Amino acid sequence: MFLEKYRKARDKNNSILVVGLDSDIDRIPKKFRNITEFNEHVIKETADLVCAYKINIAFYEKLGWRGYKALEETVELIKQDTKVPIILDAKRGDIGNTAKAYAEAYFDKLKVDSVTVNPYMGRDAIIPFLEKGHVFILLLTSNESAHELEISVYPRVLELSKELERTYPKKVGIVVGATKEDYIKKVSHESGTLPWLIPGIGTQGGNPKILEELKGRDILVNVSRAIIFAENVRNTAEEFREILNKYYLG
Ligand SMILES: O=c1ccn([C@@H]2O[C@H](COP(=O)(O)O)[C@@H](O)[C@H]2O)c(=O)[nH]1
Repeated sequence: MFLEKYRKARDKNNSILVVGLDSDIDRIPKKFRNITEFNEHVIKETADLVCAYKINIAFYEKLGWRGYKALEETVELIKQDTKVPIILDAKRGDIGNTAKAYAEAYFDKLKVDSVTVNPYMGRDAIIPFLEKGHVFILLLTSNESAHELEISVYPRVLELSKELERTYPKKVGIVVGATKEDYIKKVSHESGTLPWLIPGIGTQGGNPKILEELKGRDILVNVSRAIIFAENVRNTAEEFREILNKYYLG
């Protein structure tokens, strides 16, 4: 179960940090021959510093079958070497039978622990994932254009998320961007016990101070580029872990 795995890793590693394996081939240092080698290095350097890994599928799909091979190898490496859960950031959302095919691919074949889903098409685009595993539902994303649509529908998405959580206990979380500072307090009051996946700290400039509003919650804070492409991956991950803990626990 995703939630148990996350809590165990969080408590063992004293960390709410998620390292995002956005392993863009165009940015990987030349000394690594491929994505798998690069990820192996990042995982070795950070496995005792994180509560989860998040793999953004885009950076693998862009390489076709070679990318998919790297994705499978990366999941395998994390499972072999750590007990840390894996979130696949795929942001899927489609009609029921298609959603079921995605869920089979990610939970049955790839065997990740959680998948990000897009709620725009409603519950039948989400339920096939819940039948097999854990999801994080996009609520308020970190990008600038989030205000175009999400700002008006997010209260309804939050209601739907809580409703699904009642039917599928411990299987639902929400994605809230750290850049959405003005909404954190309000959403925190309204989101019950739903765990939060929080991207946007690091390269996107989100303020870790928001974590002061989230003490005691199950939260997972993702940092991708700022860690994996840093000169010293381990030191940088350690620094982020400490900064996040300062606000979340302090
Ligand atoms: O609202 C969202 C949802 C997902 N993401 C993803 O998180 C990482 C962020 O990467 P950084 O390098 O730390 O900026 C990336 O995979 C995004 O697709 C997000 O940023 N915002």
